Amino acid sequence: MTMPAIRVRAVTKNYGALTALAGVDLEIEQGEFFGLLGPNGAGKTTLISALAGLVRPDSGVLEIMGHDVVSDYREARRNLGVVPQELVFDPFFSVRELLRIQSGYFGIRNNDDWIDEVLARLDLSHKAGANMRTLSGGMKRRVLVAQALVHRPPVIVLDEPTAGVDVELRQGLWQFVRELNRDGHTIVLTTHYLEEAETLCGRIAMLKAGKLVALDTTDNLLRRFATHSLRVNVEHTEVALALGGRANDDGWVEFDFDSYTEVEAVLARLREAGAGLREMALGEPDLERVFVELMHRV
Ligand SMILES: Nc1ncnc2c1ncn2[C@@H]1O[C@H](COP(=O)(O)OP(=O)(O)OP(=O)(O)O)[C@@H](O)[C@H]1O
Repeated sequence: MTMPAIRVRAVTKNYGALTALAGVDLEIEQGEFFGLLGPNGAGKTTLISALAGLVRPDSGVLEIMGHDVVSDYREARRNLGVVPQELVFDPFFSVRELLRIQSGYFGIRNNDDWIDEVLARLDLSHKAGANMRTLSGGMKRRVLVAQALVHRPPVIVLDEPTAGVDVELRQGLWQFVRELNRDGHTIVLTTHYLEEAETLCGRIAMLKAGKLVALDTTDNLLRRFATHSLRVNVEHTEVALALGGRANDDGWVEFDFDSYTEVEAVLARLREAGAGLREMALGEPDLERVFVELMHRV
C-alpha cells in the first residue's frame, strides 16, 4: 500500500475550555480530491492549520506524505501547499515579488519559469507587475493559490478558496484545481458551497464540533443519507399529510422515497384521496440534504 498523502491520528486541540478538535482520525490517499465540510466553527481551519504546522495539537499525530508535521516540519511543509481562507498580504510587493519571496522560503531560486506558468494558468500574467494593493479580491485570492503552488507541493489544501469569488472566476479556479488533481496532486478542499463539493470531491469528511460525523465517498453519502423526494402543492394539504407527507415551510407537502417507481403510487393515492394536485416537483438527493440531516442527527 502506498503512503497516504495525509494522516491524522487522534488529534485533539483545545482553546481554553473550547474544544476545536476532539480526537480526529483521517487518512487521505495520494491523488484524492477530498472535501472537508462542516458548519462554522466545526474545526476545519484548526485542522488545516495543524497540518500546516501553524497550530500545535494538544495530542495526536499529523503527517504529510509520511512526514510528521512537528518533528519533521520542514519536509512536511515542503510537501504541502495551503491556500488560506484569509486574504493577508504585504501590500507593497508586486505579484511576482511576492511569489519570488515565497519561493525563497522554500529555498528555491530562479523559479520564474514555474511562476510564469502558474500565473498563466490562473489568468494572472497581466498582473505580474501589479502591486498587491491594486488587485481585486478575486485576483488576490488567485494570488493566494499561486503562492501555495510555488514550491510544487504534491498535497494542496484549499480553505474556502471560492468565498467571495464570482462565478466565472470560481469555475476557472476549479478547472485549474481539477487539472492539478489530474496531474497527480492530492487536493483537500473546504467549502460552504456544497454543490461544489458534490461535483468535485470523490470523498468527503464532515466535521461537527471537532468530531468527524461522516467519512465516505460522495456517492455513498448521497445514497446512504439522502432520498429522492416528491414535492406537491395540493388544494387539501391535510389529505396529503394524512398519506404520510411532511409539511414544508412554503406550504408544499414532501414525500421521501427510494426509487422513482414509488412516485406513481404516491400520486395515485393523492388522486384517490382527492387531495387536488396543483403542482409537483421531483427532488434529487443532494449533499445539502445529507449535510443538514447529519448535522441535526448527531
Ligand atoms: N486562536 C484561537 N483562539 C481561540 N479559539 C479559537 C482559535 N481558533 C479557532 N478557535 C475556535 O475553535 C473553533 C473551531 O474554529 P475553526 O476556525 O477551526 O472552525 P471552521 O470549521 O474552520 O469554521 P469556519 O467555517 O467558520 O471557517 C471555533 O469555535 C473557534 O472559535
